[in-house]
Amino acid sequence: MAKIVVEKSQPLKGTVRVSGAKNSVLPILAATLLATEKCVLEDVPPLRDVDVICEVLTSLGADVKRVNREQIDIRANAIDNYEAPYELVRKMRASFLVMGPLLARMGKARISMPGGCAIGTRPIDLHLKGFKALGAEITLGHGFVEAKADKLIGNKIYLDFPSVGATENIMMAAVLAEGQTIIENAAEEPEITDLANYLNKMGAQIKGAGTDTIKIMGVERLTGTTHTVIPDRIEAGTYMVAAAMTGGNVLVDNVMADHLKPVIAKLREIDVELYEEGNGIRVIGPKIPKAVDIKTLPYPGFPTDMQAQFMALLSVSKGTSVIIETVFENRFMHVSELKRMGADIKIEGRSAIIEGKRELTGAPVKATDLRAGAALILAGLVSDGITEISNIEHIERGYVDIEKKLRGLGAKIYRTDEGLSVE
Ligand SMILES: CC(=O)N[C@H]1[C@@H](OP(=O)(O)OP(=O)(O)OC[C@H]2O[C@@H](n3ccc(=O)[nH]c3=O)[C@H](O)[C@@H]2O)O[C@H](CO)[C@@H](O)[C@@H]1O
Ligand SMILES: C=C(OP(=O)(O)O)C(=O)O
Repeated sequence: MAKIVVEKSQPLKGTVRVSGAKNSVLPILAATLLATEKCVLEDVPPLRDVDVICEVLTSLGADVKRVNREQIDIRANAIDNYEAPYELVRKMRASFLVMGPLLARMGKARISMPGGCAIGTRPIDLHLKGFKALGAEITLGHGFVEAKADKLIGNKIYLDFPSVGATENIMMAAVLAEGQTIIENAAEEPEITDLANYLNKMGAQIKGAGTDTIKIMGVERLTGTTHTVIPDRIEAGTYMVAAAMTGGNVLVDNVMADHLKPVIAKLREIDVELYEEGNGIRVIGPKIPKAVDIKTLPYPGFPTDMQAQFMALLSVSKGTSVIIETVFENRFMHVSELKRMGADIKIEGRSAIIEGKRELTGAPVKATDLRAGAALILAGLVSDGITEISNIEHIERGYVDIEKKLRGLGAKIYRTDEGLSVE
């Protein structure tokens, strides 16, 4: 398996374009199962996770056509299967998002139960609670979840935690239910709003997406539509941190600044200069970044998906920082890898205490999950010597051409299967 090799780099300079959001396109691709006509999706990031959800759609009987690198056309008129097998769900938990649309469209769904992963146990109880409230009968057994309903009927659903996936899955089940569904304590992430906008273009009647109360009035049927996926705020945030850490001057282009408020606020506290410029944000890194404290929270709080990248940044900032992870119970796997690079980090329960250092040292390390992998690349950019990252399949799940995009900014980075070297 290929590795990513990073060498200490000069301050990054230039422009990097952010791709469409992974966490938007996955539920939106699942939602195409709700229409019988052609759906056209644009600015689809060419990622491993997108390939997996497309495989799931194909296995259900949908016709999935990659028109070009960033456009996919889907026709789900002939879906004839309601089962998502273990081989696909284990590759990507988000495959479970086809349960809501299948239940709405076919009245049944049988999906392999997604397991936990490197960041936590990640139960699906809230998804199931929502489906039950809409009248589905749920059976668990042999590693599968089966849901059946002759008819889904709208209801009021309070989520104990504003789960992104549960909000999306329930919203997709409710669009074709009879009457009104109200989701309370709903997740407010921009990807929820993007999904709701897409569903509304298909003819759904959803109000309140982006707030903690979403109201869905069921409709008879949905039609095909064309949609451009929103830019990936986490990919954008990752390049912003790269610019900040290297003391660079980078225009991160194709960004919705509103979606990045907590990230921008923290970067400013760290002494990073940020200016909106056209559709992008210019990021100018400080000589020496400052320590800050961070607590991850559901949107609009600081995103857990940026926690590892900020940990890399704070490892080379002046002073002591504390990061509290409240969203996932086990999202500190990158700590031991960063420590192998010389970072001074202690974990106490859900907190990590980081004593900033002037420099880290390159080392062979492994990506334990997607954002952990991104954090190691960032650390490699400011580490003395060479950092060799293995298990990069995690990074490929969520970053389009990360080595090429960083190289475009002057970073010394390559993949071992590219036939390149850092010089
Ligand atoms: C594909 C996708 O969009 N992934 C994102 C989505 O994941 P995902 O949708 O899986 O995350 P959730 O918001 O559902 O999970 C947040 C917390 O709620 C818990 N929980 C969730 C569902 C449930 O039924 N029961 C339960 O207890 C989880 O274990 C976790 O501790 O939101 C996360 C939180 O912003 C992000 O880190 C992921 O990048
Ligand atoms: C945790 C993430 O994704 P997923 O929910 O797909 O595992 C992520 O994007 O950082």
